[in-house]
Amino acid sequence: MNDQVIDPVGADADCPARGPSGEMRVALPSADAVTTLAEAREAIDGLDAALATLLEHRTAVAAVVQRLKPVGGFAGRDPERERRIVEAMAARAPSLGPERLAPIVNAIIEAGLDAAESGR
Ligand SMILES: C=C(O[C@@H]1C=C(C(=O)O)C=C[C@H]1O)C(=O)O
Repeated sequence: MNDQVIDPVGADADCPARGPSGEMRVALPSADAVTTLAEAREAIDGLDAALATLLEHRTAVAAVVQRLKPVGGFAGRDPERERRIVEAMAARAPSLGPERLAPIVNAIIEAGLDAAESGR
């Protein structure tokens, strides 16, 4: 796990800190520093809040992509682009690797396409 904290001031479990230009700052707790169940759950809640915020923004941007592509939505899926996304994420998440990340990325992409097609 990354032993890194990006400006934890202002970040809490329910609301990742937002910078003035819309960037998100999130505490990245070191697994070594987490020793109790309560601390572990607090750390996970903060990470999940950041993930949810990122997913909400990703969904909005993916919907724009669907409108810009010649064929959008599920009909316009691009397996090669999706494979490259998995590979790029695996480079940043080596403990998961491409095999474990692929179904996660697929679920994220399908949820985004469903949200875009249904107008949310
Ligand atoms: C967003 C695109 O459309 C689809 C959705 C993707 C996504 O949500 O990341 C990726 C590839 C496509 O299947 C794209 O082509 O870039």
